[in-house]
Amino acid sequence: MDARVPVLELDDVSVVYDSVSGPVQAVSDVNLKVYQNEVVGLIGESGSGKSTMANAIMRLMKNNARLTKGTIRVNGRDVYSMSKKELRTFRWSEMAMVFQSAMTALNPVMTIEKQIVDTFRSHRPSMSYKEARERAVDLLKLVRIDQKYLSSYPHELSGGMRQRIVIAIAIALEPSLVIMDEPTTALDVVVQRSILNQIQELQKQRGFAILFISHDFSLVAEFAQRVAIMYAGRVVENTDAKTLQLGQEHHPYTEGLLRAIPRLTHEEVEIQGIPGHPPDLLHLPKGCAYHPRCPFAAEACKQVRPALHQLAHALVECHLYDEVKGGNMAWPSRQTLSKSTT
Ligand SMILES: Nc1ncnc2c1ncn2[C@@H]1O[C@H](COP(=O)(O)OP(=O)(O)OP(=O)(O)O)[C@@H](O)[C@H]1O
Repeated sequence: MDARVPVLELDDVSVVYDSVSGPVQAVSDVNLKVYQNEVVGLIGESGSGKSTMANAIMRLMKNNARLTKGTIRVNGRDVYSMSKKELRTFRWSEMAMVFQSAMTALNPVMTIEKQIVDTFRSHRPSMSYKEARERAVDLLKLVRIDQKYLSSYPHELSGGMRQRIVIAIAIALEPSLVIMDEPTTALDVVVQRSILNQIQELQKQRGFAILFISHDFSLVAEFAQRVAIMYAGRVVENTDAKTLQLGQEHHPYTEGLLRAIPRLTHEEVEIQGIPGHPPDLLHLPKGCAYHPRCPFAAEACKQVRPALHQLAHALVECHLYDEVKGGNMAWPSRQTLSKSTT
């Protein structure tokens, strides 16, 4: 039995956007767990449904989005069966989110002090202003920002400082889960690195779980213990980050992503992009959505949605790993796959 305690549990989650052209199937049948103390990366190309999933977890979906299927539980509580009042208390104190842009997360006309103090006092009404301010000073210390900046407005700070403050506010109420949606994308590489190091330190100190969303494969592989790979709204692979290398058993899409990033080792593998484009979510292809781009696609991939297979280090949704190869379908063999990955 798995003794780890799940902080986040997604069971068969589907999210649809209503649009004038029809329903956009942004997230389909996603199953994912994040355990206490764990950092799970969520990666995928632009438009694969990462932010939609994050917003769905926080129950902060856009007006035209609907959870059409499944359940989302945080600390065992079904996020969608709470009343609005319960949700207001639950959000930020048990689950928090760091958005891509700090500028949109912070209020431009409020000082940093007021924003942090308000966060504390709206969730802990009995806390005095003085006590909340002391907590704000501690939080700034935690993200290594001098307390003199408490009286500043967001526009007076650098992008890196603003993002540090957003992170400080996200962890202020000590949530068990922090969702980070491309938290460093808008920053230059040096600041990005320093903030990531800091997130890592804070995570170790405070023990919250992180769902870390990014399209930067190498960054996620380094930062997370486990990685979920999204394609066209589905988690097509859930893998141990340590085994994210070519030559291991993966989904062909994961292999495509691995081939598309420069190697940090001396290994000589030609960098190749994935041919084609992600599918239109209004008209998803039949069978496996990746089949039009997959070098191993067989007839069955065009017809039947693949089942999830438990491999040594990963859960993979792909026909390549079907044990029983049915009827007259022409299945690619594992040998073909390993030949092309070495
Ligand atoms: N309000 C909306 N109405 C209709 N479709 C939408 C809406 N918001 C997003 N979508 C569509 O849902 C799909 C998933 O979008 P989402 O933003 O979740 O992807 P993503 O993986 O986070 O992309 P990125 O990395 O670019 O942020 C996309 O096809 C997008 O066009």
